[in-house]
Amino acid sequence: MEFEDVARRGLVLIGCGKMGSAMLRGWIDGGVPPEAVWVRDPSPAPWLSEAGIRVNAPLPETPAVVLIAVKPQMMTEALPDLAAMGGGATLFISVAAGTSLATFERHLGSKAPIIRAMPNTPAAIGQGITAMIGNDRAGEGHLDLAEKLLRAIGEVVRLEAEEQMDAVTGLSGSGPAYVFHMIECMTAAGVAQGLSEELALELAKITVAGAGALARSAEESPAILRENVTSPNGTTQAGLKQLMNKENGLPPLMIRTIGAAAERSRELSRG
Ligand SMILES: NC(=O)C1=CN([C@@H]2O[C@H](COP(=O)(O)OP(=O)(O)OC[C@H]3O[C@@H](n4cnc5c(N)ncnc54)[C@H](OP(=O)(O)O)[C@@H]3O)[C@@H](O)[C@H]2O)C=CC1
Ligand SMILES: O=C(O)[C@@H]1CCC=N1
Repeated sequence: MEFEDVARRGLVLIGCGKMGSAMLRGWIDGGVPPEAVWVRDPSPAPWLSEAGIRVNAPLPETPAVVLIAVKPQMMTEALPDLAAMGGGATLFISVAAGTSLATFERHLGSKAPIIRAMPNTPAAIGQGITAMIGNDRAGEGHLDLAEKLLRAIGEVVRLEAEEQMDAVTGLSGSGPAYVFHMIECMTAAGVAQGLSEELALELAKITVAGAGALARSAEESPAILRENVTSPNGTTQAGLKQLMNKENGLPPLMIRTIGAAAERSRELSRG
C-alpha cells in the first residue's frame, strides 16, 4: 500500500464540498482506508459516515496530512484551531484559490510544511490536473507524498514559483467551466441551425470529449490536429474564420477570460 503513514497517522479533510469530496473519493479508491480519514464540514454528505469515515469527530493530534478545501473566504474561520498541528510533523495541503503560502504560515506557524495545490473538477473521474508548490519547510519527501496523493485524482505538475499559481488557477483550475460553457454554446448554435436540443447536446458533448482525448493522446500538436479537420475552402475553414478572428474571435476572448480569472486569484491573495 502506497499510503502506510497516512493510514497509520490519519488524514484530515477540512471542507468536504465539491473539490474535497472528489479528492477523498480518489484516495479511498486509491487505497487510503476510510477509518484513517477525519472530515470536518458543517454539512457533511451521508456517504462519508456510511463509508466509515469519522465526521466532525475530535481530530488526531498529529495526522500525517491535513487537506484544506474550504472557500478562501472561510479560511480565517477554518484555520485557527489547526495551529496546534503546525509543529512540523503534519503536512498541510491547501487547494484554495488565492490563499498564499504566507497566509498559511501566519496561521500555522513557520515550522509547518505547507503545499499549495490547484486541482480541477475532472478530479471526480480521476482525470484532473493539479499544479503544486511547497513552502521552504516542504522537503522532497513532503512533495513526493503530496504528489502521490494528488496522482489519485489525475496528473500532477510542480511549479517553480508561487506567482505561477494565479495563471494556473485561471487556466486549468477554472478551465473546466470554460469548456462546459463551450459545450453549452455549441449546443445552442446547433439548435439555432435546426437540431433538437437533445441531439445538439449529444453532438457537442461527444465532440468536445473526443477532441480532448485526441489532443491528449496524439503526437501531433493541437494546431496540426485542427489543420487535419480543415479542408481547403470547406466547412471548417468557414467556421474557423469566425472563431479565430484576432479582433473579435476566441483568441482575444480567451486572453480576457483567463486574464480575469488570474487577476481575481491575485485579488483574493491580497485579501
Ligand atoms: N470547485 C472547483 O472547481 C475548484 C475549487 N478549488 C478550491 O477548493 C476549495 C473548495 O471549493 P469547492 O469544493 O468548490 O467549494 P464547496 O463550497 O463545494 O466546498 C467547501 C466546503 O467547506 C465547508 N466549510 C465551510 N466552512 C467550513 C469550516 N469552517 N470548516 C470546515 N468546512 C467548512 C462548506 O460547507 P457549507 O457549504 O455548509 O458552507 C463546504 O462543504 C476552494 O478554496 C476553491 O478555491 C480549487 C480548484 C478547483
Ligand atoms: O472559482 C473558483 O474560485 C475556484 C478556483 C478554481 C476553480 N474554482
